[in-house]
Amino acid sequence: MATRLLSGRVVALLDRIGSRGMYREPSSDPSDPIVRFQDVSKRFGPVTALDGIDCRFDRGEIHGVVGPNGSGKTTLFEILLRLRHPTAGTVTAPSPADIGYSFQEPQFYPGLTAGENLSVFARLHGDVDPEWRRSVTDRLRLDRVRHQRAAALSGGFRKKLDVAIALVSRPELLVLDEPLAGIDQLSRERVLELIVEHAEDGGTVLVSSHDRERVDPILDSSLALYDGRIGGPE
Ligand SMILES: Nc1ncnc2c1ncn2[C@@H]1O[C@H](COP(=O)(O)OP(=O)(O)OP(=O)(O)O)[C@@H](O)[C@H]1O
Repeated sequence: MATRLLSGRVVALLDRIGSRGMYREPSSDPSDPIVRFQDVSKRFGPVTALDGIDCRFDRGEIHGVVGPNGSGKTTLFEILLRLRHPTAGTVTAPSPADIGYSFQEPQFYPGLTAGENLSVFARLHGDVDPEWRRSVTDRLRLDRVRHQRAAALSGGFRKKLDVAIALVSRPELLVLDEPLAGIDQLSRERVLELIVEHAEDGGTVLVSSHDRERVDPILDSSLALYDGRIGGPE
């Protein structure tokens, strides 16, 4: 997390210049949404990545964010994590410290082993239930690579380690951008099981995936993006 989050912060700071977007913390009322976008837009120079997005994500549910390549899913997640600043609009979201995430770029420390990475991230978030940690590592079969440096892991194991890091601290909000990309069939089923269990335990999940067949059955709601707007092609 640290390196990516830090360089992300620098990008977000630069991004802020000339941006009118604002952030708010969610209220403590459990019936209020944990995340809300109100008329949020994001422009990268001439490119409009998000255009007047209005949406809410309720607590304890699994929300899909779907859409073709380039529709704005990653940008929406990056704004949520304050890695990018909205050009306009208001975003209600918990502090990044309370969000577990796995994006397309891994967050782990490449020089540490898989086991060390899990311990470091678990410690960063305070008390981690050892049963849950064991359950996550067993099901993703991370035990067999715990002594390997993260940088030397195969693509599939890197992805699984990154997802495990996001899940291990049971964050109130979990944001997973393509968590099934590049992992084998059994591991895909295991990741989906873990997502469902996290939501059953009261956590909120936002997930994007091109593997609609597998992910759609576990979703409570779905936000479809197309060309930076809500909805499908005209
Ligand atoms: N840093 C950036 N600079 C310029 N344009 C960007 C930047 N990041 C994203 N974009 C543009 O914003 C739009 C939305 O991109 P985004 O990565 O959010 O889409 P996505 O739905 O996550 O796509 P994919 O399914 O391919 O991951 C695209 O047109 C993309 O080229």
